[in-house]
Amino acid sequence: MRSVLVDTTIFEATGLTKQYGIAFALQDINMIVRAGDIYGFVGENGAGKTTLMKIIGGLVHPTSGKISLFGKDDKNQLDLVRRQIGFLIERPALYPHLTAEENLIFYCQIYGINDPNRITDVLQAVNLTNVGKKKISDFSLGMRQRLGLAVALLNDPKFLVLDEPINGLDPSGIVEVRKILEYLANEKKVSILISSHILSELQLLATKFGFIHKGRLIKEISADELLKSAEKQICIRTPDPEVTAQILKDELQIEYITISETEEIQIPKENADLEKVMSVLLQRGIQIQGINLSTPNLENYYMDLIGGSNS
Ligand SMILES: Nc1ncnc2c1ncn2[C@@H]1O[C@H](COP(=O)(O)OP(=O)(O)OP(=O)(O)O)[C@@H](O)[C@H]1O
Repeated sequence: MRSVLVDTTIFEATGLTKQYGIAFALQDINMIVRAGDIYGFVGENGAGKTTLMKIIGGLVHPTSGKISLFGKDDKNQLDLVRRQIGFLIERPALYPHLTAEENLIFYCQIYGINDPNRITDVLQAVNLTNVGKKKISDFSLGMRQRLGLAVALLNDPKFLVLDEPINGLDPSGIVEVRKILEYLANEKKVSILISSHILSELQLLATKFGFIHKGRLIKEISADELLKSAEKQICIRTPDPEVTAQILKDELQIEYITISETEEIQIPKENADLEKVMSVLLQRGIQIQGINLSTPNLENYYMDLIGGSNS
């Protein structure tokens, strides 16, 4: 269903640069978020994620380069199309002494939203219907974040820009937000740009990843490519990895076999065939405690990438 929209560009940055004095917060960023993308934005503290999101929101102006939103790049048009975007950047600004509904009424007034059903709809979308009349001071952090998301949804956005929306949430809060975002992406066809330091969670959600390091976008990769990139090692657990590794070396003439710190034998996939490895182990009567292809892991991918770019 989502592939129908795939060629539509929602957000594009071209040569986007932001300097504070002589320091570059962003340097020559070229990136595209297409319709249907859940774009996971990954980078260390201070990498430039928030700055880019603020430029999308018009809160920060680039030093050079440009952005387009929904194909518009002229300043006045950008201001207009920003009304189709929902933002949750840093902590949601909520009034603690007001109820959830009253906070939403306040934002409806600011945004000029008159539809009386909108508040009910967004509360439902973030599973806060039951607590609409509760004061924010009685809300948990997770509830506040979800209400922040509700505010971002008030204008029925086609594009959501979310800066660390799951930061500080407990595991059930994180799952709840993930389900909401999946619902919005799959059912409401909302495209999403989301940053998070919780890479295991981002991996579950995003369809594409962009890695930003010291203000530069150093890599983009689709979720499928991430999956393939990780299937690069055969991992074997046996009671005696040293002996097993030697047998595999001798019988299959495999040069590059390593034993990890967790005593796992690792063989680059291009150097050996899984079936042949299995067959040698069985023939030699070696007890196999586990054998598999390494699973994709965004965190490892990121660490390898950053390690490479730091060296
Ligand atoms: N108003 C400002 N004045 C000066 N420097 C700034 C300003 N805003 C951001 N920076 C600097 O720009 C760089 C990028 O910051 P940014 O907040 O975009 O990073 P981030 O990737 O969002 O980090 P985090 O994960 O910590 O939120 C940092 O070095 C930061 O100190």
